[in-house]
Amino acid sequence: MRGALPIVDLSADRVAVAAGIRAACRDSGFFYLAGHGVPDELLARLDAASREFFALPEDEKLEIAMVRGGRAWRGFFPVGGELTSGRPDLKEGLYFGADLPADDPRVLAGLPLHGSNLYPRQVPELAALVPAYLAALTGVAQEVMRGVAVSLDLPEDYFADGYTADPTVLFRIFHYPPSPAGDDGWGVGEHTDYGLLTLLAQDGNGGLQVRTPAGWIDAPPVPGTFVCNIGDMLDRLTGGYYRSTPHRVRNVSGNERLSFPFFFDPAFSAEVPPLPGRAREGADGRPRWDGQDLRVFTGTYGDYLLGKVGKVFPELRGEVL
Ligand SMILES: O=C(O)CCC(=O)C(=O)O
Ligand SMILES: [Fe+2]
Repeated sequence: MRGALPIVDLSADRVAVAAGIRAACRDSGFFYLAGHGVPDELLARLDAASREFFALPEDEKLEIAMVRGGRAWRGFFPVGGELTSGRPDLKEGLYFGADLPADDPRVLAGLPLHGSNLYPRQVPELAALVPAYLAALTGVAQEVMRGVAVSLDLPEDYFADGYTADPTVLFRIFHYPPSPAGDDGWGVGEHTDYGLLTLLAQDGNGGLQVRTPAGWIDAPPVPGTFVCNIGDMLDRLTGGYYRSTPHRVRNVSGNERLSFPFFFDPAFSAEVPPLPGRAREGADGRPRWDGQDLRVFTGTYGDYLLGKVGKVFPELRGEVL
């Protein structure tokens, strides 16, 4: 398997960016994003602090276990604690999101997935680096969504003025231990992402695989870029014209792999019906990888997300649902 995803340079002119996004989203739904302006140094510091955290003894990491985050769904989960498509993943991780104070009306109302982040006392830098990274990536994601809007012949601020005026932002830091030789398990099993857009930073170890129309290919790290892919909500908005594409991870590098997926999604309370004029555009009759028909779903993005969360963290279902 050879890496073959296209590169979109976000610093190019808007028309070129939109054309690159359109071509990539009509093909595999994945591309590398260059010219994004996020300093290497911020990522290097985040990587170093994250490695320091994951190297701690398990009982110290469990001081901020996700069960302590309750309905906010934040904190640490251990290896095997998350399921993808029903199977435990060979990874551990940290979950973060928009940091809301206890007196925020959404927190007071007990809205699931809303609340404050849990940071480890042992690595205090994370409490500064994570918010800085979320702010930087939110700006990048809004810019990519401008390109997506233009690529769909919409006004460039179509998303920024609507679905992503108050986006749902989730951020994870994953640590994948090396896969034991001959092991056929996955670091993350085959899945699509739930929302609009994912921006993934990965370290130098590789391991991400993408299911393109021509079969599975590797998406190896390309220095200075993020891997960008679209999620189920953009698939649904475009009636399948842009497809959210299955991907998975197996860390066969023999090293400790870190990745940093940032999810940029519609407002929690937004309903996400097909865009005008695009309801049937992509209806090419090809069944989706998991047999689900995204157009059938009714409800808000929050409802969709909570349905997914209940499946990946069954032991938290009582907390968040
Ligand atoms: O770790 C990776 O490279 C990908 C993670 C991923 O696909 C996800 O969190 O949705
Ligand atoms: Fe993913």
